[in-house]
Amino acid sequence: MAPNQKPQKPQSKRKRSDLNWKKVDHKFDDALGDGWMGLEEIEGVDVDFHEGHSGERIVQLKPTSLENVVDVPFVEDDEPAGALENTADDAEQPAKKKSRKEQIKSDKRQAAKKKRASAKQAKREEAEANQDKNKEPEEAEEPQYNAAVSKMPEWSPDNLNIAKGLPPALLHTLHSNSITTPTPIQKESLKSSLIRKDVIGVAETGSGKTLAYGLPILSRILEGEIPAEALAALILCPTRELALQVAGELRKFAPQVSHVSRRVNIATVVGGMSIQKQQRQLVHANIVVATPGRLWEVLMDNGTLAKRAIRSQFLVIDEADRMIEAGHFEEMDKILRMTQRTSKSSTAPFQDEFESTEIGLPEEVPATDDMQTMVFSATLSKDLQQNLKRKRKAGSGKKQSTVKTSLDDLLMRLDFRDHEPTIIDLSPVNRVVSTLEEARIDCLSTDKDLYLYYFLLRYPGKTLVFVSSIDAIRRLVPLFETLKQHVFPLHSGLQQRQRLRNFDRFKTLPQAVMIATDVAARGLDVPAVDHVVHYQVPRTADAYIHRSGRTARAQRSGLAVLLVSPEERRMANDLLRQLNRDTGLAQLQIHFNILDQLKGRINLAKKIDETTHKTSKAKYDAGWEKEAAEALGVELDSDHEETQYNSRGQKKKKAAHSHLDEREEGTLYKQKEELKRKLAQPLMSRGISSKYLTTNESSLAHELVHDEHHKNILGANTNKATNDVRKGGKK
Ligand SMILES: Nc1ncnc2c1ncn2[C@@H]1O[C@H](COP(=O)(O)OP(=O)(O)OP(=O)(O)O)[C@@H](O)[C@H]1O
Repeated sequence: MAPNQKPQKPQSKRKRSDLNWKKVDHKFDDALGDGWMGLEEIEGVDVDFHEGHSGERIVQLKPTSLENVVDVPFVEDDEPAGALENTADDAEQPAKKKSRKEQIKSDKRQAAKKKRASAKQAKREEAEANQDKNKEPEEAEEPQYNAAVSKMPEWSPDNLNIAKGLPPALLHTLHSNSITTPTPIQKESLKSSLIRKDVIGVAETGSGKTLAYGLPILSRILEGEIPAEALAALILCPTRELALQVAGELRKFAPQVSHVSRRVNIATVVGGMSIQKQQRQLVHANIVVATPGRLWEVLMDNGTLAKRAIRSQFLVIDEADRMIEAGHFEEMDKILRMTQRTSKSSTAPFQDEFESTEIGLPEEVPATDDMQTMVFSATLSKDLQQNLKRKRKAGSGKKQSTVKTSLDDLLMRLDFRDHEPTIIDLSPVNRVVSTLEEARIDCLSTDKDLYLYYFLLRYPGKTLVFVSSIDAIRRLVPLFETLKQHVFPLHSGLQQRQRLRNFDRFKTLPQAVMIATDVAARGLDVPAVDHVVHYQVPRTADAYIHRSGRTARAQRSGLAVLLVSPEERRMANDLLRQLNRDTGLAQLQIHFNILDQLKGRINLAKKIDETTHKTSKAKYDAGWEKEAAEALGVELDSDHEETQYNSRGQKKKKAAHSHLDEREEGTLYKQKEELKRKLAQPLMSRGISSKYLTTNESSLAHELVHDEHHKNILGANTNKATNDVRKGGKK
């Protein structure tokens, strides 16, 4: 059949007769019933299968005794395959007679060959189709791309003061994500990183440091400059959430390109998630974003990755000061030693580690001279320049005895390939972003819950509350749940799945509260966080800066509130000194009459929580006793129930706990009903009357009609919290 010809219904009668069909007689003819016409066989014909233009299956019969080759469209169970049609095109077949066996073999070979060819063709077609879909902007969307670039002169090489700017495809994705102007840290660091210099960058929270180190990495991949045997980048982060976020941010900006060697494949390697899945992702990854613990575990198991990591073109340490906190990340140290060049120490520094494992990393894998190191944080010591100079003077062989600060320690452990890394310190004098408003609330430590509740009701929005222990979260979350707040915990004691779910829900809900430990203090980017509350005074200025930095990101406004109890005053003063706040922090205005109304609610909620805790503990203990008795095969008699021993062997009273449960449960029910009533009562701002709506100072009727009233407090204005910070500094 001619290539462009549509398959036609075979003219079976005419051609069929040209072949030497023979009737086959067999004993089953009668048994096969009325529909059965008979069976014929033919010899001297090669049978070949291939796919037609419209996907139909073609049976090609090549009579070895005839010069003609015939194509028969084959539609399964629809048309008979014995019909033949002459074609002129494929006529050249040697008229050699084959034995039956040879013929079957040859048929099979031919069929396999055709199958391979058609699979190849399908792949080619798919690749072509994909090429069209993912065409780089400069090929596929020339005008659109040019428009994007012309709208972003700030990203031009001239403006960045460099010879060659970012690849067009990358500019395109920046534009489509509305990143039209580089932030100061991006501008400064690109000048050096794009010409392959090492960079140490310090800039305020939320200033775009992720892209500051991400763009040169993406750029190098897109330019096709990454050797096949190397990773493009190894990025280390202190927390799992941050690693996942960084990977997400890079994916968002990674352009889709058709060149396989220029594609960006990012793998995250973090604890608490399936290691097998991460191993699979690593096969194709050219960027690995990881927390040190899990990464080290994976490296010990995956020699190929270890070799690629050693030759990584970029090593990035995000939140660097956190990563090197004393005893924080043992594995971090090992990973850093792995990426050091052997010349830095007499033997390959990581070799001992690998020898004890099965992967047997060959000694001849040297760390690359090309590795570019980038170190970023919002809080790196101001003595940075000095420390680096000291390090350079000390030379690479200098012992660690000269190490004085953790930063020195980091610099000693990092093997900067660049003799003079570029240091960019853009941290603001105040150490926090200018769009951040700060305030304090002085209160008794026993009243902190009350003030927090007041704050959450008075200023609805997205609030992140930092506490210094997991226990505090375990107490506060049920309390605020009882008070019907959308509250989510985040701490290292939670399962990773729960951590991610909570973080995600906090991110997506327009109004929510997250109560977290420092797990959430660094790097997490939730753009719409309105407030950060420091439930306790943070121990260090750095902790305060990072925690506060979860709000007021990317030029938005935000408020950080510090709750200070009398016992914490000295600590707070120290903190403010470190932060150069000579005038102290302004007080947040409190509407005390609302506070009074909240006292009843919070006291009741606390009672409910206590009772709930007691009853669930009693139930748990009862369950424990029953289980222990069952395990021992003994029955609990009434005497036994009078006095029991807990798992530590301490004697405890268990007299008639079932009666106690009933009593407690009754109390609990009553308390819950009462709280329900209290929560249903509206809160009133001072001087507000719910009976005479129009007589109030602020015309409550007007506010209600126009839907301008405060969501939780009648008669209160809807000011943002930042407007209620008493100006004038010191209280
Ligand atoms: N040039 C830019 N223009 C506008 N927005 C940007 C720009 N660069 C980054 N952003 C956005 O700013 C937000 C903060 O960025 P990022 O998380 O990188 O800050 P960061 O400096 O690393 O903060 P932290 O110190 O808290 O880790 C992100 O949502 C990011 O997408």
